[in-house]
Amino acid sequence: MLQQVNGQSSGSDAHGRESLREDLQAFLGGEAPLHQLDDLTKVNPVTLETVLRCLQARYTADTFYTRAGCTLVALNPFKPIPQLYSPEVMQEYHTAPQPQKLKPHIFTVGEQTYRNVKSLIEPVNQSIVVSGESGAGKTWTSRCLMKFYAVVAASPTSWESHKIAERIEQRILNSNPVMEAFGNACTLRNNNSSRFGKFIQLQLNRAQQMTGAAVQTYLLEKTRVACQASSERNFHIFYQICKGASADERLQWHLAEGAAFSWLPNPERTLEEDCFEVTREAMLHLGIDAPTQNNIFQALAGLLHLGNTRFADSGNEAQPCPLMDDAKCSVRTAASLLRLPEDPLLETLRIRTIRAGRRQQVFRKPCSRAECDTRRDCLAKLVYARLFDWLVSVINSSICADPDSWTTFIGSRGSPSRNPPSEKGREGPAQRAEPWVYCGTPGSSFPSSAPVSSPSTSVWARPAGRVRV
Ligand SMILES: Nc1ncnc2c1ncn2[C@@H]1O[C@H](COP(=O)(O)OP(=O)(O)OP(=O)(O)O)[C@@H](O)[C@H]1O
Repeated sequence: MLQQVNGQSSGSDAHGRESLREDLQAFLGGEAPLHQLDDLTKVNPVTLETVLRCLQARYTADTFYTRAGCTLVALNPFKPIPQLYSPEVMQEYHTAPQPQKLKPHIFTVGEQTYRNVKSLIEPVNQSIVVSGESGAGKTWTSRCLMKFYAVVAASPTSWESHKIAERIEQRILNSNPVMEAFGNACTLRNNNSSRFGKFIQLQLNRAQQMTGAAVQTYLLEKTRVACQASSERNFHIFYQICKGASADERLQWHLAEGAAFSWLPNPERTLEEDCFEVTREAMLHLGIDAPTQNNIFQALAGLLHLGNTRFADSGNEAQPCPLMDDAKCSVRTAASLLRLPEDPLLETLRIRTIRAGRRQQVFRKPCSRAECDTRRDCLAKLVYARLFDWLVSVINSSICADPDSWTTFIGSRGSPSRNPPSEKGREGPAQRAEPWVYCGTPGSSFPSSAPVSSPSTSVWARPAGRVRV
């Protein structure tokens, strides 16, 4: 037990530290090259320095996966490495008698999970948790897993089974541009940061072949619609409609070229994610036809105009807050684009209805200016969240299998990354409690207290209640 006496370390403390330092030097100066250590549980002594030095050595040697007991740690290489994910590598891990004896890889987790479903007499569902901070590579890792299962969870002899697995993979991949346009945004850490969590369920039949899939989303950062940190952006789709609309659509959606919207910060930045055509095309593939798309984009333009609605102080509690002069046109346009009557919309934003007493009498109380702003923001968040949920339901209707056709599933859960709350009104829940392993790419300096943040991803696979990999 370490003891601190009057600000001085006790003798046993000092001795402990000295011996730790010696162990540390012995380990770091040891004969075995650090990059060959493929399991962090073999690091001895386990300190932040030894773990990071080991990962750093592996990173320098272009080795991006490391085990940490039952968890796989994935470092983001920040460069394409196609040979690491080739069909040959997939086959190697799929056909290996003991994949855990091969080099650590995301396919080890994929294969072990798949074997867990197969090997049990009473099949047990498996889930893979992919966690890490923003930009660590969670989305990338989940995609790798999807591709892996599309290959291995299809019968090698049945052409039909192959086609089904391919079709599901294709549809999930097709849904990506839509999910990313509506659910991703440019943040300080990642130009294409997912601002929602996603659970993908791959549904398997008794022969462990993929028959369908389902997507569940959670924790969409809907506050971003109405409030963005400085130097960050709103969801991509808003920029896409403003930059990619045709002249006719601009007229119809009241999006004049160069128009300023307060919920559209940093529009001058052009990203490859701003491609409106790709989103439209992907929506068509999902069965969202052109008139429905038009309704969606019109509603989104309505939200942008709603964001320009500004209220002034009323000066009299009994009177609703007046609109600022330049906001009158905005609220009218917002109402028409959202297909809402203007007066009830204004009333909803400015007047609170309270029911009180035994007879549930109705009172109407004018809101303060701050309350009007909050109500406006809430309306926008609600509309956006409903739209997002609807898109997910459309995606599911095209990939879900008949409930009788599958018996088990492999789930992949990507935790949403959240920045700490930096501004008033911003949603900023920390990462949810997950099993974590933290590590970093070379050059990261970590705070001394856990959790340590770094561009790394950890992957857990677990069946019902037990860690398997
Ligand atoms: N294994 C990898 N190989 C090559 N590039 C990668 C790999 N993992 C991540 N990247 C790169 O890092 C970028 C960020 O990764 P990704 O979008 O998956 O992060 P994320 O953890 O999902 O971030 P967020 O939580 O912000 O959505 C990717 O666009 C890709 O360029």
